[in-house]
Amino acid sequence: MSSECSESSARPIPVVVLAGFLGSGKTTLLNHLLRSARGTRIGVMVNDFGAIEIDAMTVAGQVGSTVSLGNGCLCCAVDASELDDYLEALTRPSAGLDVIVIEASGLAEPQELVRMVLSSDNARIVYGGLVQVVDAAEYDATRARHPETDRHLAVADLVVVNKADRVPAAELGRVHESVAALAERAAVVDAAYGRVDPELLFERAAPRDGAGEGQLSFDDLREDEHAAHPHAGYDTVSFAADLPLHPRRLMDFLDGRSEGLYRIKGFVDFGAADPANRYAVHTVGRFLRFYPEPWPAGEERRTGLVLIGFGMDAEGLRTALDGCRVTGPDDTPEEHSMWGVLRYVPDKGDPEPAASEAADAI
Ligand SMILES: Nc1nc2c(ncn2[C@@H]2O[C@H](COP(=O)(O)OP(=O)(O)OP(=O)(O)O)[C@@H](O)[C@H]2O)c(=O)[nH]1
Repeated sequence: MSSECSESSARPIPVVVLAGFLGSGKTTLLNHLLRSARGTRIGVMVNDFGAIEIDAMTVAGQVGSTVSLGNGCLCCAVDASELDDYLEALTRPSAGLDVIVIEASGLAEPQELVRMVLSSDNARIVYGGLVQVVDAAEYDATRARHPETDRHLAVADLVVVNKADRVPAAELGRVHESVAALAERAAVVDAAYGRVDPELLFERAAPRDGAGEGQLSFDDLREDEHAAHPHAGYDTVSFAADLPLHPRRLMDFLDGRSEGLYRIKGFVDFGAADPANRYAVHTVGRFLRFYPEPWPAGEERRTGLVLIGFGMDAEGLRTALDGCRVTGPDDTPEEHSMWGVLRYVPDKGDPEPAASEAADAI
């Protein structure tokens, strides 16, 4: 097994909650994710999986997994009270999943599901954000009939304004603006038939051993929807630094991260503040976690981050991150400077120490 593989299996599995009003296009989006997964193994939980294309799941390599659920398939019909049991089954190392998506039924309160994920005592998961799907054509009618829609949007991390094909451009723009105003810090992206870039929801898995050796997978042969809908409207900024980052200044940067900065992923070198470990960092919307892990033997000590967002000021972000670097011996982090970072490190026995805090914010 390559070090990449063993590393990724040790990393917590993001659990993404997918919500939206009845008929807004959640299942369509999920099918799109499954189809364009390209080797990323997605576990799915839905209340009713009748509408999921089992064919797409087979293509994505989901069916026939070693996880044994009642229905023999990773896609499971869940009752909220069973959530923990299913998470337990889906996160067994033998399942080899990279991400889990829970589709809330159209009537469910997404906050409830998010709370349940955050308060789960499953040490192998990390909350991966709340994605809310909106039907652009039914937006006004849905809000009028269901005032709670506004509340649901306010707690989302990513809002997909779906059915863009069903409304004129000007109308789509109006809905987008209205959603963006209600959705506070969420990233808002327009889509038709749920075709969003999967990278917005989760990181694609690194190729596994034995994968991609000569033979094209069924996935590869499918229409490349990813290429057909390139990165609609969002930007990616990469940042690398050979000098360690100052923990307090990085926390200031993260605390003040702008609304459009939707995801950050990568590794941080805190230098003398913790010479033994590198810190995997993971943000989605307002959610932030650090995962310290020993530096792999022989690996160069450096920071590498990828920032994904909408309407970001790339130069401004790079400058701000440059400013987080430790500049020399006179700039040694003070004794307690790691405390701010350690607040976001899950405990081994209690995977989400800040869960109640995060849930309160929802
Ligand atoms: N025109 C158009 N139709 C869409 C789009 N996305 C989904 N649909 C259709 O809208 C209907 C509802 O889509 P679903 O994906 O089942 O919606 P859902 O949110 O999962 O529905 P529930 O499970 O009932 O809450 C289906 O007939 C889809 O084919 C889109 O972007 N444009």
